[in-house]
Amino acid sequence: MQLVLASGSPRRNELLQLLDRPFQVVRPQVPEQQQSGEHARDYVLRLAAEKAEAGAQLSGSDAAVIGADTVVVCDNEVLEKPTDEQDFKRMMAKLSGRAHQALTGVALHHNGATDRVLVSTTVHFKILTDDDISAYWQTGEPQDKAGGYGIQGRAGKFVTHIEGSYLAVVGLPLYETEQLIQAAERSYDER
Ligand SMILES: Cc1cn([C@H]2C[C@H](O)[C@@H](COP(=O)(O)OP(=O)(O)OP(=O)(O)O)O2)c(=O)[nH]c1=O
Repeated sequence: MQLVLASGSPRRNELLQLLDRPFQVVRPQVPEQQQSGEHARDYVLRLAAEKAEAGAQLSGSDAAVIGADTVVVCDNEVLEKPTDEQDFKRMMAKLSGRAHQALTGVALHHNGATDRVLVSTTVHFKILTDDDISAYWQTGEPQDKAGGYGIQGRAGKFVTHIEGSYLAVVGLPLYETEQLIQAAERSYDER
């Protein structure tokens, strides 16, 4: 079974390499816009599936195509990538000293269908000072990350503990991704 990663995320590329399966990469552009009344869980699963399906169109083969999406949710508000420093500071003020959820949806499009899995991880932040927040923006890490932080980078020192999957917070949970791939392999074998 040929495998394609539909993602421009360097984290997802590095993580998928750890499954030791060859894969190609395509970078579909899928608009990320939550619909009114759409639950955060439905939203990340929809985006993951849209990325996988757009990736399948780009790759033009009958390969199995992986798409994923990560958002941070706090007080029912979905936090995506910060649009600017002010937006980032608002996000950090919200996340400071409490818990939030990092949701990652993973989708695998194969044989004309799209399988999906959602992984929710609770992330606890220490109380952030104004200096923490200003210094973190200057590192350049927050700009391309959901919720404005990367647990794998300098925001690691903000995280007191997590409940769930560290790799899902970073962008691609490997256990669940491997399960999706193995199920797809079985369905190709049965054809
Ligand atoms: C919360 C968190 C997110 N992130 C990243 C993972 C994703 O790359 C990004 C969330 O944005 P996404 O829209 O999920 O992904 P992306 O635009 O980077 O890549 P693509 O859609 O092409 O697959 O935030 C971290 O790297 N560390 C973290 O701790």
